[in-house]
Amino acid sequence: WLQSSLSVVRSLCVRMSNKEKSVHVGEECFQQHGPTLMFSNIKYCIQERVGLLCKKGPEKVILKDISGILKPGMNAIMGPTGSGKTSLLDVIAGRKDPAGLRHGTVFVDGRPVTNDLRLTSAYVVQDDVLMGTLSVRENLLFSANLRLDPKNHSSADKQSRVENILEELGLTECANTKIGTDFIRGVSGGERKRCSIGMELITAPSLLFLDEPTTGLDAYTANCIISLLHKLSRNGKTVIFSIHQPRYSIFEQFDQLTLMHKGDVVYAGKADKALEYFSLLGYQIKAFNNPADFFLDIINGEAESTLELPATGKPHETLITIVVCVLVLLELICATDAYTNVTRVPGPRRRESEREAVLNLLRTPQTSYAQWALTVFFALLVGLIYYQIPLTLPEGLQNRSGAFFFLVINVVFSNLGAVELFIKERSVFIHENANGYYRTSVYFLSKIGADLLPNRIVPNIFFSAISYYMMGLKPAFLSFLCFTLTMTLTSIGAVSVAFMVSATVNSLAMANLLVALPFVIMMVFGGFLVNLNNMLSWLSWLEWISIFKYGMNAGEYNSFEMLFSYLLNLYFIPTLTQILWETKSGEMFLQGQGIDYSRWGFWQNQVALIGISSVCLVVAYIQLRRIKRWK
Ligand SMILES: Nc1ncnc2c1ncn2[C@@H]1O[C@H](COP(=O)(O)OP(=O)(O)OP(=O)(O)O)[C@@H](O)[C@H]1O
Repeated sequence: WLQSSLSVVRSLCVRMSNKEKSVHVGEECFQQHGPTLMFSNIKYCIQERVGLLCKKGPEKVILKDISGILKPGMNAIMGPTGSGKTSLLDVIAGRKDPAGLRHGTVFVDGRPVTNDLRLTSAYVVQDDVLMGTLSVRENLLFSANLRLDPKNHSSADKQSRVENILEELGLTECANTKIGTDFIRGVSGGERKRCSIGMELITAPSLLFLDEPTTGLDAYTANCIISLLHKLSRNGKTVIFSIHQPRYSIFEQFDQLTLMHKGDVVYAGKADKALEYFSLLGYQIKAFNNPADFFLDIINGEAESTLELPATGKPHETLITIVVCVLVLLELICATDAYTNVTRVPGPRRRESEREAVLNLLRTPQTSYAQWALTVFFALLVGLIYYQIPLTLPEGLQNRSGAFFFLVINVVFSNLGAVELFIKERSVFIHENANGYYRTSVYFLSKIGADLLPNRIVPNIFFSAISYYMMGLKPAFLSFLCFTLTMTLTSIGAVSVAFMVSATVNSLAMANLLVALPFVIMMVFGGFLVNLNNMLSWLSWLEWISIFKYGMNAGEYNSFEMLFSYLLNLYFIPTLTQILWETKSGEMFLQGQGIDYSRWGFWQNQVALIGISSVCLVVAYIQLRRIKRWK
């Protein structure tokens, strides 16, 4: 223990004596200094859940009282998988749920940070969250429009910022190329990552956090990204990132290195001194070995020390803590007031950003083509099956009620795809909402608006027009309008149920299951498959929440009732037989079904459909608000 302690103290002395020299060497290449970030005694715990009922289990400590300094330049947090790199990054960047933080403080240039570090710093997540249908330039403009205050930044200013970032990140050539989606081939992985970084640089932050920026990139592209970060770090940005196993050309660009193992800091200091430090502890690197691999071998216990280390490792840990504390103290003493230089992003401009968010989100095309094709196909199918329904009994009545059941099934089940809406873009929403791009209400309304009009309302008008006139229902235009309204409200009711499920769960498989179940129950209690008058009383309440019931009742009422027959006479002069048939037989049929035979009997169904839709949409909004922004 004494030997290893002496080695560490010696290493500290070497580092301290080199400090002056390295600062000067460093200063030569730094054109501007970023802020210094310190974290002290961070302890972070996760409440584990056990069993099917997710009962509270034991608390798991994932960061164990750790401290360190992250200086202007390139700060790498390295360690094997599960060592706590991302957790540390998230805690110091203010992205991790504060409920798990037992104690510890983060300082930026000597001042304890508050919650608004999230708005003053930039955080690039591991999985790029970009809008695939927009080009690189449009994505950057999107970020600029939402995050820069129009009082201080004119459109020309925003445009010039975007152009500067494109230039700085080497994205000029692909500026007009779309990012790409599952269906569109877009920019390369490296360009994507650079665009993600650019989105965050728009506010000119001086603290830049990145979660594993090289993951998923080939060696050359990874090197380019790190070189880019290195360049940024020389221009007044403190770059802090987690990284898994960098190759040597990447490792040599690090200024500071924090090595982690099982939630503990094993080494925190200059990257180029780490080898020296471990050699003092008896670990010798083999020729041609990559230092980054060597450090991971040490952490994983695959490298052997020539010195006998304490079995528990505790004295060593204590010493490391003392060393880190001394460094923290020294830094605190030397800390400049540079934090005032941290660019504070103005709070997101509510009204402006809302307008921009709506506009930009509306520009994201939905997968409407399939919806439209499906709508026309089913309209033609219904039209052909029930082509010109006769007025003779009993087929006239049977076909009409069968047709409405089939119509409502089509309208309801064609909305199953809507469960994707809030699941597919959940990570984008969490990232943008946490970074203050827009409020939840803005996101919700723009997504709903962008979906309802092109995917539900307009296709339903076509669906109604094709099927209605092919089936040969009442030719009165007002009757057709009532039919279209019924089908549209039925569709909105069904899609609202899908939105509610979509905002509640985060797995598509689960969502499909949860949305199909209520639809099937609603179908059974719709009144076509079972006569609702003879139903078990304790089950019969389910009919009141059945979209099928309201859709079919309103449709049948509209088809059989003579409410508009005077208009029918007025405009279309139908045959007397038709009027008589539709009023007499229809009346009897409606009575048999227990459908209210009054004017309110028609409108109460529309009110009920609006009610169901409103409740589901409100619940969907509440569920969206409840989504955890924290990691
Ligand atoms: N929200 C959470 N819920 C449960 N466990 C968590 C949570 N966050 C972190 N952990 C656990 O904490 C430990 C550290 O996780 P973390 O993601 O920080 O590791 P990492 O070093 O970044 O790993 P990787 O390189 O695989 O991303 C892991 O064991 C992980 O399972």
